[in-house]
Amino acid sequence: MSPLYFSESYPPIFRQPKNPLCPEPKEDVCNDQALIGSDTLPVIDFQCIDQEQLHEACAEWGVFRLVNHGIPASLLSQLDDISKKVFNFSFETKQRLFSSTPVTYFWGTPALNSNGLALQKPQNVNWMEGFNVPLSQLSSRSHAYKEDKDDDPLSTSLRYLIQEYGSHQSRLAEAIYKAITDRLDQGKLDDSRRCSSYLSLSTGFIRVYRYPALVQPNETSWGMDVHTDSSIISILNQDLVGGLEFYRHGHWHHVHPVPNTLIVNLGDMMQAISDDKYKSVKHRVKLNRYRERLSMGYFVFPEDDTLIQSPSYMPFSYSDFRAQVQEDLKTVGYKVGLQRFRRRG
Ligand SMILES: O=C(O)CCC(=O)C(=O)O
Ligand SMILES: [Fe+2]
Repeated sequence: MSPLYFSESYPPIFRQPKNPLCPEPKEDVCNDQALIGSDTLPVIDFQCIDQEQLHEACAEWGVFRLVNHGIPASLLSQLDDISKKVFNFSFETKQRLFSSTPVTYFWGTPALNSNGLALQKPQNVNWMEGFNVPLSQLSSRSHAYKEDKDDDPLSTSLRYLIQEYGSHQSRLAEAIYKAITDRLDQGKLDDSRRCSSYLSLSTGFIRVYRYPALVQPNETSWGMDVHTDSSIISILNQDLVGGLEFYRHGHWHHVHPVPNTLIVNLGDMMQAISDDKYKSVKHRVKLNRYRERLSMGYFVFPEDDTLIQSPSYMPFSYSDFRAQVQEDLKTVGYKVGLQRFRRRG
């Protein structure tokens, strides 16, 4: 019997026949109250950030929902539309689509090297593909990027939309980071350890992801396996399919898709900068049986060579951290993370 479903747009190992015994539900996911109802995540209003509420969200959860972020709904829906179209290009087309730009295409693992290329594939392939967009290299003034007149119009639109989206993300990250660190720095006399100086907007990058539907789910197949982000902060924008989960107090919490809201989570660098007051939160992405999922993440870091000085950690820079993660992925097979830099005793 020939497969009912076979998308050449996916990397070959993600292509599956549709299970005829398992028809797609008629209900649109976005109308499913079980999925879009409110969840227990703390909510922060970007237009009037309450520092105490923000502190509690960072200390207790390491993740919160951001409302009133000011990104135009029209930009978000155009991004959604164009990303879908670009992901629907054939796998082979996507592999060469952005070759004259700093944008890279990857799949199977979110672990990329500093050129945006996938590190060796993990034993368990993550069921996702994505584009990695280093924002500071996108501007036309950058030497790393020159306009290619043969560029595909859709991929060019996607790049421009991401550039605009990226400037909103920088605006949000800067304000959120300032609100977080103003409180952390209150009363600190030691200027060498002022938290507010660590964020470097020029390190920001965007990832656009597509997670295929998994017709026959099993316990080892994840859209993205459990991990913490290496960033200072990450800002996620998910569509209405759902699947993102955060770990807190021994339980996994599903993050309900709520239109026009963003999810902000703290990464490893924030944990180190705050000297463990705030935790880099574990999270993962589950696959949906019926629908593919799109999401977009923004990640921002300290400058590569800036030394992070925190009492619980040996002084280290983000480039030390990144090199250690890459080494551990090669030798141990997983990211050990901050433990590598913690002072003993
Ligand atoms: O797709 C998502 O919702 C999460 C992505 C993520 O956790 C990551 O890129 O680190
Ligand atoms: Fe993540």
